[in-house]
Amino acid sequence: MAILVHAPKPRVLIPEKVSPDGLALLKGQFEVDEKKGLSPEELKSIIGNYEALIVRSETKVTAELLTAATKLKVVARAGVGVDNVDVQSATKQGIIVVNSPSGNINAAAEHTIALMMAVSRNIGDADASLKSGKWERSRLVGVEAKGKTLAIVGLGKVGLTVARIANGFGMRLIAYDPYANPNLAAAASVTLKPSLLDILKEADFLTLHTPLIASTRGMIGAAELATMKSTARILNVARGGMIDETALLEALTAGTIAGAGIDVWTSEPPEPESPATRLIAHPKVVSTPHLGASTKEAQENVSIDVCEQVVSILSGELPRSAVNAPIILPEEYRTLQPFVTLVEKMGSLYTQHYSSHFTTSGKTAQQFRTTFDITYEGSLTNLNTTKPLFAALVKGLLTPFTSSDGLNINIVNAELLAKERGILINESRSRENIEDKPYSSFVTLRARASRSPSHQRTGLSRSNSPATSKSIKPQEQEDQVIQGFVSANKSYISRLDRFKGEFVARGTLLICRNFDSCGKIGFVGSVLGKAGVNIKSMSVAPLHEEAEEVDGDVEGNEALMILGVDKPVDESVVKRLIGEQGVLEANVVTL
Ligand SMILES: NC(=O)c1ccc[n+]([C@@H]2O[C@H](COP(=O)([O-])OP(=O)(O)OC[C@H]3O[C@@H](n4cnc5c(N)ncnc54)[C@H](O)[C@@H]3O)[C@@H](O)[C@H]2O)c1
Ligand SMILES: O=C(O)[C@H](O)COP(=O)(O)O
Repeated sequence: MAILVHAPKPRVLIPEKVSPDGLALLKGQFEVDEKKGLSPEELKSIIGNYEALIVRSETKVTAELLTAATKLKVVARAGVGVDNVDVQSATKQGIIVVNSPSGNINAAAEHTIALMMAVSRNIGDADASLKSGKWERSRLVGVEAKGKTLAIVGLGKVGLTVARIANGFGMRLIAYDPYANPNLAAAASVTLKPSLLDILKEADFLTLHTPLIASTRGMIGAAELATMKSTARILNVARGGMIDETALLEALTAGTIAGAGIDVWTSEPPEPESPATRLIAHPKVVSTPHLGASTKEAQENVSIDVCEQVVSILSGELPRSAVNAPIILPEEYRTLQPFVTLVEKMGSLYTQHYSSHFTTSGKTAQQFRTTFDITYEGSLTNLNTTKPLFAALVKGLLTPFTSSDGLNINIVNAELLAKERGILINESRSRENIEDKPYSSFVTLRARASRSPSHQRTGLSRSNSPATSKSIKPQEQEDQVIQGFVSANKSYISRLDRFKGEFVARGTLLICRNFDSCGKIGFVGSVLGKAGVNIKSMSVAPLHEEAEEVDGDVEGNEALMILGVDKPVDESVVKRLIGEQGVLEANVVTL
């Protein structure tokens, strides 16, 4: 009776309220646990069971939490700001951090406008007054937005959307953002100013729309507030921590600032008796509990956006908006994906094939070479980025060594890991015409040999082949070459070392180097058959033309035999092949 063992489904943890629209994409293919109200300790104690974590702004994804996240592949922020995620620690661990850069822009912008209108027309105060049975028309006279100056700090996605809406109110728009796109600013009728001070002194309304980063933390303090008009009103729908809450409280109380509309707080929820709590209680403040993104539409958008990315990452694909990995356009990603698979297999083949194999003189182990040249030819030369291919190569090279310690190698940490291990990878693109080739793009991986100056050879020589008894010192070894291509989404190897022939890079492969004469296949087949190993595919790779030219007849009698087998082949079986019937070398790789 056959027993089917299903691999456990990857697990996704959601410790905050995330819209079900995206979660529906996860359920079925993953085990989805929605666990709200976890303490940091409780979260740390269970995070090791999960491959994905989806958070909003409440969960603090700290370095300490990430050290316990041994299986985690992705932290998905269902929103924009990632200031609650230790992105640097995630990067070191190869954990991809994704967000939803545009899902809640409109919600945040509309909320800013709502606060601006509420502050300018005393909506909160008036509502409370009326609810308490009063009728205070003369105390609650407001100001209009029309004709006033709106000063925007941070003219990114939210800042620009606020500008466009405010333009419709007939406001004058100025902004400070050293990295703003001047064309977008001009198109939104915004005048960019060179410094923060320039906009502070002109502002009737000041609105903040930058991320919380070192340069924006505490950017509006007592000194900045002192430069503003006493009639100015301040809006913050970006992040707490950008405004000094104590300084704002003092300015409002002193009457040097007229009002504030605040959605975000230095500590959320604010600590009792803190400046934030006193701001909330202040009559000139309209406050909301971080509601900028809290619309049905925005929550649907961000949930779908990040859940789609979680699906991609857990399926081994690239996300579209990773915070700690290069952005790859979907159409570019489609071109890259099959080559990512190919290059990873080439790296893995390199490590498995060259690190050790059985020869007539026993098991030989070679030192891992650390300088690699990888060349992309054909349509791959048009790519904007080859980072995923670089990462795939590092993963392929290192995974056969490291899989046991669970090292997560990906586009996020590949460069760092390669550097740490002293692996140098030179990437190049060759625009040579490949019209004569049967495939549109291919990749060549060359592991560079260390050459002594006295041994500058131009061609290829045979390796330490027992067939010719030629003993070659390590510094005289030739480069090790693997070439591959993709056809119908399958990875093929077209050259391995001095041999040229096509085989599919998939499954367990027995690779034998042997004399190119009759009877080898029958012999190997019968040894494998006796060991209960079934041959599923077979390819033969004769010498590469250059190798033939260099070594002529001497090498003309060698070939590689690549057999796809249905199970791992025992060392004892591999040893039985060597030295018999002209089999010179053999090893087993799994791709
Ligand atoms: N309250 C909410 O619910 C809510 C919702 C959405 C976004 N946000 C916050 O709003 C922020 C902005 O969102 P976005 O989508 O517009 O981001 P964005 O990246 O599109 O824009 C941020 C802008 O800030 C500018 N900037 C960075 N440092 C600056 C500095 N020191 N001085 C001036 N400008 C600076 C950048 O150049 C950029 O143009 C987010 O980081 C997030 O923290 C809050
Ligand atoms: O950065 C964001 O996207 C907003 O601050 C929204 O945060 P939230 O998801 O906790 O509402």
